[in-house]
Formats: sequence, C-alpha cells, structure tokens
Amino acid sequence: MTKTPDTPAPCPGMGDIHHNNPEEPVEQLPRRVPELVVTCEPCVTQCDQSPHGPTTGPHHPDEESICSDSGLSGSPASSLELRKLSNASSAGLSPASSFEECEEDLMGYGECNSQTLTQDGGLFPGEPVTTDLWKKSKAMVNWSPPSVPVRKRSPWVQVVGHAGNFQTDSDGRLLKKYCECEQLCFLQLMSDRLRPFVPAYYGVTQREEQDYNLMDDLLADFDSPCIMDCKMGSRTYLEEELKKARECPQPRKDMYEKMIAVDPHAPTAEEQAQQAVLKTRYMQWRETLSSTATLGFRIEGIKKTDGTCNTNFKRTKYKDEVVQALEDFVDNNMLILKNYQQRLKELRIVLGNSDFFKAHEVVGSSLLFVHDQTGKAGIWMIDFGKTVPLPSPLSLDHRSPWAEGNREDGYLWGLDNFIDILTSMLPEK
Ligand SMILES: O=P(O)(O)O[C@H]1[C@H](O)[C@@H](OP(=O)(O)O)[C@H](OP(=O)(O)O)[C@@H](OP(=O)(O)O)[C@H]1O
Ligand SMILES: Nc1ncnc2c1ncn2[C@@H]1O[C@H](COP(=O)(O)OP(=O)(O)O)[C@@H](O)[C@H]1O
Repeated sequence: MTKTPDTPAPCPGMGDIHHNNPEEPVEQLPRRVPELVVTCEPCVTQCDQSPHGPTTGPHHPDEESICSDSGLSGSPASSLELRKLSNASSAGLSPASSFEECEEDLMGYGECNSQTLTQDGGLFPGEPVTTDLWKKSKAMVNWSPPSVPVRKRSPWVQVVGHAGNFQTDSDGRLLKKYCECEQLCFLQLMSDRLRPFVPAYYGVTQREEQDYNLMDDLLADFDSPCIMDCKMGSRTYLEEELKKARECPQPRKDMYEKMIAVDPHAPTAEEQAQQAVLKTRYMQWRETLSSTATLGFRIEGIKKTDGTCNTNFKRTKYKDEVVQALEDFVDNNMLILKNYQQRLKELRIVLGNSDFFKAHEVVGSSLLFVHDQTGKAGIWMIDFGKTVPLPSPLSLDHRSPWAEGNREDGYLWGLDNFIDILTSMLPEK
C-alpha cells in the first residue's frame, strides 16, 4: 500500500518532476497539443509505513464495509480518512450507484487522451512515461481525437486498499496518492519486460496540493467488469518493518480490533491486556489465517458484474476454498478461466526474464484480475508501495522459503500454486 507523507521533500536524483495536470484543457494547435505542465515541484519522501503512531491508529475493525465505488472519484482524497476497505461481504452494490455521472468518452479512450513526453521533447498521446524520457521538459504535442463512436465508460471501482488513496481523471486515468517507492518502481517498469503486465505510468500530477502517481485505469476497456484483487507472496510486510517493530515497537489498537473482530481468541494475554498488537504480529496472523502462508497468495476482494462485492476472504485458506471463490468469480466460465491461466503462464515467463523482478523484493503487491461478459480477461500487477530494490549482489529466486535476512518474498511460489489451481479447475484436454 502507499502512504502519503506529511512533509514534501526534494526528490534526490530524480531530475525535474513533471506534474501533469489531468484537468488541464487541451488546446488545439496545428500538429501540437498543449504544453504539459512541467515544473520542478517538491515531491515527497519515502512512504510513511506507519502513519498512525502507537495505539492511535484509525478505528477500523473487521466491520462490514464496501468495495469502494462510493464517490472517491473526483472527490478530494485528502478529505477522506485513509482506511482499508475491509470485509464487505456480498454487499449488492451497484457499481454506478454513488459515482459521479459517467462521462461520454471515446472508444479506447485510455489510448488516446493521455499526454506523454517523446524523444524529441514533444508529447504523444497515450504513451506512458519511460525512464529515459522522464527528464525531458517543456514539451508540446499536437493531437486531435479520432472520430470514433462514443460509449459510456463504466465508472472506476476500487475493490480493496486504502479509501481516499485514489481519484480518477476525465481521461480515464487513475491518480494514486504519491509514494516515492511506487514512483521509482513504475519508472523502471516502463522500460522493463514487465511493462505489458503493469498499468501504463504517466508521471506525477498534482491536485489540490496533493501529489499523485498517474497511471492507466485498468478497467477502462471493460464493460461492467468483474474484478478480483489477489495479494501475492508468502509475506506481506518488509524485513525493514520487522526491524523497526523490534527497535521501536508501536502497538496498534486498530489492528487489535480488526483481529478480535475475526477471532476474539487470537490475541495473547499480553495483547489482550494492552488491547493492541504490533503490526508485524497482525500481518503474520493474517498470513497464517489466509492462504498467504500455505499457498503464497490470497484473495483480497472480488467485485462482480452485478455490483456485489466481497472482501470477506480473511479465512479463505485452503485450496478447495480458493477454488470455490474462483468458480464464483468467473461464474463457472471455463473460457475466462483458460484466459486467466494463459495470462498467468505468460506472466511467469516474463517475470523469469525481468531485470526489475530479479532486483526487487516484491511485498504486498497484488494481481488485479479483470474480465467482462464478452470473455475479455486481463491480469496486471499493481501496488508497488512495498516493492524495494535489493542490495547488490543479492538476488532472489522468489520461490525459496523466507528466513529473516534472505529477503525472499515467495512471489513465484504463489504464482506456481495459482497456475496449478487454475489448471486443476480446467477440463482435461
Ligand atoms: O487488509 P487488512 O487486514 O485490513 O490489513 C491492512 C493491509 O495489510 C494493508 O496492506 P495493503 O495496502 O497492501 O492491502 C496494510 O497497509 P501497508 O501496505 O501500509 O502495510 C495495512 O496497514 P496499515 O496501513 O499500517 O494499517 C493493514 O492494516
Ligand atoms: N491501475 C488500476 N486500475 C484499476 N483499478 C486499480 C488500479 N490500481 C488499483 N486499483 C484498484 O484499487 C485497489 C487498491 O489498489 P492498491 O494499489 O493495492 O491500493 P493500496 O495501496 O491503497 O492498497 C485495487 O484492489 C483495485 O481495485
């Protein structure tokens, strides 16, 4: 996840930060589109992993809540409390219910309206920022929208994660509260083999004095999509967090409450006396309760076409329970299941050849599964708020069991298990 630090600070070694204002009107110039706002603004330091301080975290036990389609779009994220969208179960939400009006837009809008730096310092629409282009400044673009039929765009839906972290823009892109760690990952990913498996990244933008990472909305090309968020890996906290917890323990009341909401007997006598638990203890408990420890991934949330949303998977631990959730997610559609299996197999090959993946500990990152009734299906990696570079010459095989110090994340172990489960669900040829 990503957190928004309070104090902006200069970005070391990043060159100019380019703030794309997504609301900037597009001026039509011959063979040019308007100047991208390119200023050197302060950016923010490393994500704050623990903003709530000791015992003062937000009170958000495992209460019923929603998959957020609830008005995040366009509303100032800063005005909303940052909290997890946790444990809604089959809430029967209409995806459009509390969203702002859907906008009329161009077919494939995600590919047309975005502005990007090009080699010669100009801008091409629809091309994401790449690392080597990042330093180019003061660019101009010329582009007129092609004449294509219009369609209603489905509103963006957030399945899990911190409420208030996201906003949408009128070009079908997503603004996620700025996190330097995530920005650095995206910049590298834009020129890595993994690029087709992550949302295209467009740099940093600002809205109401808040910095955001700007990326493609992966739902943009789907009609009333079904969405599933699966957190990958055998561990969901960084080794660094463990170290900090030892050096400076910060018991969390909010996590204690989330814990007892699921299992009143889970806290130890000492934790009960304190009415608080350490974050790493909470995370480890979540891992063993769910399939993270046994399968190397866990389902976080599922939102179906009919608007129903379920984030009540904390106890989904065993293979047969995962199978049941997946069957329900694809509505027993074997074509979609096959598409997902193929996509995961492709991802596994690309991960094996990715320089980025070799050099990073990937923790707390999710795979976002998206399909719709047409049979179209896609899977992308999201959430790089806790994906950190490894100190050279360390590299991971992403399959070995974790032991403190080896930094293994179990990502490929989880992916292998996921593929095996999908394969077992498909009819034999
Ligand atoms: O899913 P539940 O049980 O609610 O627990 C959440 C998730 O593990 C979050 O990870 P993610 O955002 O990857 O889903 C984590 O944020 P971090 O990523 O910051 O560790 C939250 O920590 P806090 O934000 O510290 O509460 C933790 O409370
Ligand atoms: N690029 C994207 N396109 C569409 N939906 C996204 C995208 N990134 C995130 N989401 C939605 O937001 C949710 C939370 O995303 P995540 O990056 O994990 O946020 P957090 O850091 O707050 O946990 C996901 O479950 C998904 O529903």
